[in-house]
Amino acid sequence: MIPGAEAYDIDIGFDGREIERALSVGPEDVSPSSELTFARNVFVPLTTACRYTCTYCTYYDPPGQASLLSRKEVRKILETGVEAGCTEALFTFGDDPDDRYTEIHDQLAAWGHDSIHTYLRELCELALDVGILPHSNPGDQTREQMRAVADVNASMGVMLETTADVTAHGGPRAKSPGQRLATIRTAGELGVPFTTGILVGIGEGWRDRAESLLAIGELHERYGHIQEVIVQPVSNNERWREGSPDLEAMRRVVAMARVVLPAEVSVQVPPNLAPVRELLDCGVDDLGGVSPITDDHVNPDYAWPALRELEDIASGVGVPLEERLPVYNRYVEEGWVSERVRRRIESITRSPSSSRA
Ligand SMILES: O=c1nc2n(C[C@H](O)[C@H](O)[C@H](O)CO)c3cc(O)ccc3cc-2c(=O)[nH]1
Ligand SMILES: C[C@H]1O[C@@H](n2cnc3c(N)ncnc32)[C@H](O)[C@@H]1O
Ligand code: MET
Ligand code: SF4
Repeated sequence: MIPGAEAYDIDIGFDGREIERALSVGPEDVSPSSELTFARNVFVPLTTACRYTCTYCTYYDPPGQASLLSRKEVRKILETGVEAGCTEALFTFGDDPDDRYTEIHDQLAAWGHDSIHTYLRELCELALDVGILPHSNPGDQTREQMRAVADVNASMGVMLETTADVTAHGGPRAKSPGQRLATIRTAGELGVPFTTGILVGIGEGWRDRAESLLAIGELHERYGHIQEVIVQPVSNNERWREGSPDLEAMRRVVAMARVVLPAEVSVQVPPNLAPVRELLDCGVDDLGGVSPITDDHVNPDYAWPALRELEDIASGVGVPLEERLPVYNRYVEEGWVSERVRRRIESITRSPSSSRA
């Protein structure tokens, strides 16, 4: 049973054969992808406050020390992004930050907001006005919270991390796999094109990896909303010293993702954290959001490769490197995005990236 599944009414289970099949997959069982995509983004680290305390995470600040970006600061990041030809504003920040941080609560109140979600909505609208598409990853969300921002996002996301009960998520404020799955399910119910993924090397075993990927596949089967699954190796920082999965493990888990997930779901590996060149033959077809101007604020010690390097990686295996938007085309074509997001997508795709750069 997946921890927290009952509390969140998650009815996902697998028979032993599905798990065994996933466990038997190796790199030799997949063929390399014939394309490689990425999105040009700016990272907007809205707040460092977070209700959880994942032991691998260097991002959050404790109560009393957290910060919140002002509208003016966010506008500057967004405008710099548009000038650099970016199409995605990645709003990624602590989980439910207005929960127990009085400084965040008070600041939001002073700006006329009673929750991070109404503030996020205002900033997503600002992004659309400035000319860039929001992709928000605010962590776990209730249906009401997600509904408050869904129509102003091109797509949204939350990492499942793992279905296992790992000590990295321990303590009184722990991520619950059941709650993560419920967030992913809510996105499906609301028709939000969605990004999720697994964090590899946080204490989970091979069976847990198989189960996590199967759970994501199962939710996609029900709702069709998963555009991509990130296979992210945990990386060292000042809070996490336990290292990252080795190359062999990454090759096997990427291949497992490719076999377990349906072909229309992309398998993404972040090029600043993983040895992408050594993973391309295992089924990677996307490099995620890469920024020409901002840091990866979740993993600030790991710089983004330059666009030229991505091109070099792609040409090394003879596949074209293609820039994509934060929402995959099929969702735009099938009418998943709101009218205002669609209008912005049209204006972005009309102006060639050379004139946006
Ligand atoms: O720069 C990063 N981008 C992250 N992204 C961004 C992602 O690469 C792109 O935003 C998507 O591919 C959409 O284009 C995430 C997006 C999600 O929805 C969920 C988790 C992540 C995690 C990261 C991350 O750790 N670092
Ligand atoms: C936004 C996402 O960043 C990931 N994340 C958090 N800390 C780390 C780390 N040390 N290494 C790699 N990924 C990390 C989590 O999977 C989270 O969901
Ligand atoms: C630095 S993690 C950012 C997103 C959110 N806090 C989560 O873990 O899902
Ligand atoms: S990974 Fe996300 S949820 Fe976990 S402590 Fe960091 S910011 Fe919070």
